[in-house]
Amino acid sequence: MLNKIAALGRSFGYALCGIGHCIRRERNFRIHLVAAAYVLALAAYLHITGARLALLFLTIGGVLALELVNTAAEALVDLVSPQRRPLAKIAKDTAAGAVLVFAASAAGVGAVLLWQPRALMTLLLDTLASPARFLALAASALVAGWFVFGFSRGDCNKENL
Ligand SMILES: Nc1ncnc2c1ncn2[C@@H]1O[C@H](COP(=O)(O)OP(=O)(O)OP(=O)(O)O)[C@@H](O)[C@H]1O
Repeated sequence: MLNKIAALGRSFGYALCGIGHCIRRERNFRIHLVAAAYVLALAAYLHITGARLALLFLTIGGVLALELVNTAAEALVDLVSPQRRPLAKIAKDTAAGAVLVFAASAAGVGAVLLWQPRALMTLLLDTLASPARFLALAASALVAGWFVFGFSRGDCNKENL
């Protein structure tokens, strides 16, 4: 029984390691994370709840999960075909295309769920009118930019790369 629990814990650990790899090494994954953070902050500001919030979570999870699968496909292609081959190109390009299609539809879902022109205009005007809010937003944009473009760390599977 304890062995099985330990094996379950290990399998979660491997999954987290895969997610950690994407955070450290995949810029596009970090872009999706930052977009998700801003979308969720906006959803909180707009008091989005219930089924609409659930749909938002599902959509964000779908994009991130697909990006993980895309990274897995890229790693497999690099493993089996280090040389440039037409089939390898098809595999990489179609996997990337799948992420693009889902991300575009996720943007559409987000726009529909968060489209509240009056509240958004109030947020914009309040932010422009309040130096503290404006500075907080600018600081968050700087941190987001550093996270997306400057954040790159070692890997828990370093010996395999
Ligand atoms: N082994 C290969 N054979 C043929 N074309 C390839 C191969 N590897 C990459 N390519 C082409 O080069 C493009 C970029 O591939 P690359 O491996 O540099 O980046 P990526 O891993 O697909 O994307 P990113 O690292 O930005 O997430 C691919 O989409 C594909 O069109």
